[in-house]
Amino acid sequence: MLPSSHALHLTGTLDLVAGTLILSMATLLLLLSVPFVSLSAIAVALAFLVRPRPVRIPVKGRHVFITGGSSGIGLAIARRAAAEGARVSILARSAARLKEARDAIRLATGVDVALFSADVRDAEAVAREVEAAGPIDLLVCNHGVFTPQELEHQDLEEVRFMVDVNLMGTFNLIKAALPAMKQRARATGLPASISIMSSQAGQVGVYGYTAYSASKFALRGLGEALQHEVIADNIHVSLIFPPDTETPGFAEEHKRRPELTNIIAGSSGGMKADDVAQKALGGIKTGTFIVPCNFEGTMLSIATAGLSPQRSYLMAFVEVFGAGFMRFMGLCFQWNWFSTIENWHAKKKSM
Ligand SMILES: NC(=O)C1=CN([C@@H]2O[C@H](COP(=O)(O)OP(=O)(O)OC[C@H]3O[C@@H](n4cnc5c(N)ncnc54)[C@H](OP(=O)(O)O)[C@@H]3O)[C@@H](O)[C@H]2O)C=CC1
Ligand SMILES: CCCCCCCCCCCCCCCC(=O)[C@@H](N)CO
Repeated sequence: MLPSSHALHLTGTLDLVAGTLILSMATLLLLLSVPFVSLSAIAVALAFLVRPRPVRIPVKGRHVFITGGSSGIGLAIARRAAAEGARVSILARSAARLKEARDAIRLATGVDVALFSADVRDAEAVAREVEAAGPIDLLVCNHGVFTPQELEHQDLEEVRFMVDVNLMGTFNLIKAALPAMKQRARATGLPASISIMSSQAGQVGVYGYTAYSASKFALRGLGEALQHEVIADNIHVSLIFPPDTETPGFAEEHKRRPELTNIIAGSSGGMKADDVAQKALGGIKTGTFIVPCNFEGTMLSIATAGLSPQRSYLMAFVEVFGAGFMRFMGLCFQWNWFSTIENWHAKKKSM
C-alpha cells in the first residue's frame, strides 16, 4: 500500500506530464499548420489572380464548325459534338471523304452534319464556305498535315506545305469566322470558343519535325495573342496538344517516319482518336487554354506553362510549385533523347 501523500504526488506528476504533452502537441500542430495555412493563402490568392476567369461553354444546340472533320481526331470530335446535341459542320478538301464521314456520324448518332469542301490554304474558298455555314459558336481548327523528315532531306516545298496548311490555314479560317462569331456571341450572350489543334510536337521540338514543330509552335503564339484580342467579345481560345494518335493520317505518317522520331515521340504514350476528342471537347467546354491529352502531356504542359493564361487556380498552384521539379524532369528527358541520338549515330558509323 502506498501512503496517501505518495499517491497525491504521483497524480501531480501525471498531470504535469499530460499538460506538457498537450502543450507540445499544440505547438507542433501550430508549427505544422504554418506551411498549410500559407499554402492555402497562396491558393486563395491564385483563385483571385488567375485570368481569364473560369467559364462554361455549352455545346448543346450550338453551331460547331470543325475543319479536318472528315478523318481521325476531327471526325471523332464531330461525332461527339453531334451526340451532345450540337449543330455540326465539317470542312475538308475531299468531298468523297466528307460524305463518308457524314454517313459514319449518322450511323453512330442519327444526326446529319453539314458538309463544306475547301482547301484551308485558299482564303477566298474558306470565306465562302464559312459564310454558307452561317455564324459559328464553336470553331475547331483541327485540319493539319504532317510529313516528318530531317530538314536536310526535306524539300522546301514540303516545309511550305506544312506551314501553309497548319498555320496559314488557321489564320484564313479564324479571319473568315471571327466577325460573325463576335456578333453572334453578343446577340446570344453565350460564350463562344476558338480551339486550335496543336500537338505535343508544338510544345517541344522533336527530331524529324523541324517544319511540323515550327508550324505547331506558331499556333501557340497565335492563340495567346488572339485570346487577348477576343476576350472582350466573350470568345475563349483553347490549344489542344495530343500525343501520337491512331488516325488515318498517323497510319500514313508512320510508314515514313525516321526511326529517331519514332523513338522520341514514343516518350509519350499513344492514344485513340476518340479519347483525344473527349479531352479536346472537355477542354473546350471549360475554356481551358492549354489542353493536354495524356499524363505525359500534363507534365509537358506544366513544364512549358510559361506565360500562358490559366483559369484554374489548382493548375496555377501546381505550375507555381511544380516549376523547378518539372524543369529537372525536362532535362532528364533531354538527356535521354540526346543519348539516344548519340547512340544511333555511333551505331550507324560502326555499320
Ligand atoms: N494523329 C496524330 O498522331 C496527331 C495529330 N495531331 C493533329 O491533329 C490534327 C488532326 O490529325 P489527324 O486526325 O491525325 O489527321 P488525318 O490526316 O486523319 O485527317 C486530317 C483532316 O484534315 C483535313 N485536311 C488536311 N489538309 C487540309 C487542307 N489543306 N484543307 C482542308 N482540310 C484539310 C483532311 O481532309 P482532306 O485531306 O480531305 O482535306 C482530314 O479531314 C492535325 O492538325 C494534326 O497535326 C496532333 C498530334 C498527334
Ligand atoms: C517534364 C517533361 C515531360 C515530358 C514528356 C515528353 C514527351 C514528349 C513527346 C513528344 C511527342 C510528339 C508527338 C507528336 C505527334 C504528332 O503530332 C504526329 N503524330 C503528327 O500527327
